[in-house]
Amino acid sequence: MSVHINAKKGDIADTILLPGDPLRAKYIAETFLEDVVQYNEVRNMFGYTGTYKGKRISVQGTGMGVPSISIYITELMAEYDVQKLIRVGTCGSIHKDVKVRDVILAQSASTDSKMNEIIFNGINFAPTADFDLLLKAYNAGVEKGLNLKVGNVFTEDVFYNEHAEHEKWAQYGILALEMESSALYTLAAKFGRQALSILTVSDHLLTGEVTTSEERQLTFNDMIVVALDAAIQD
Ligand SMILES: O=P(O)(O)O[C@H]1O[C@H](CO)[C@@H](O)[C@H]1O
Ligand SMILES: O=c1cc[nH]c(=O)[nH]1
Repeated sequence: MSVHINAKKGDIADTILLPGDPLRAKYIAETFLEDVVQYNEVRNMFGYTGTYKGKRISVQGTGMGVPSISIYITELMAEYDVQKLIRVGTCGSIHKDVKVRDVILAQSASTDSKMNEIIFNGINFAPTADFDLLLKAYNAGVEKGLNLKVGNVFTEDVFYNEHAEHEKWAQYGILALEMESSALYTLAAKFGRQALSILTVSDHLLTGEVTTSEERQLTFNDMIVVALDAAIQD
């Protein structure tokens, strides 16, 4: 048992999917996994273990933002020896070439989070996805005929931020905004583990377009299947 996860050692698989929303964790477990056991309900941050195509996989809600995901993934890596971590999240596009419902593989994650300044004492660390996982996810998406976008995303600390410079960030190639990937990549690097963020564009900050709940459900399924198929490849 760790401080925020009420599971025994061995209850959690060495590969895990990480949605921000604990109800997305429940949906993934109930829809895509077999022989599911719920291992965590502390703070309603649900965690489940089951099998996908015969391989053991877990799925754990992380909450919103860098502090919350940092707590969960640190405990997952330090206390439960999790090796492969794949975030399955939503994001807002700031780029004209990235449309609502597109699926992004976050190759890297820029950030305004203070976390890396604290860890690296002012040095600009570059939080980066694991190439092997990125390639596996990319190939899984291509096999499904998906037009995946691959690039730099921005992990923001402030969801409602009227000071954000979206135009400049897009000019420098940032595709979309979300709130956890830089922490995932930094902490996975610290522990020597593999990590990748896969994100579905739920809204567009340039056009004001948003998705309906039904559309989000269908698009999430693309992202989830790409994540699961990448996760089970040796
Ligand atoms: O849908 P999730 O995975 O929570 O991801 C995005 O949604 C939340 C904001 O609404 C933030 O956590 C952001 O990163
Ligand atoms: O963090 C997020 C998630 C979705 N849309 C946004 O604009 N930001």
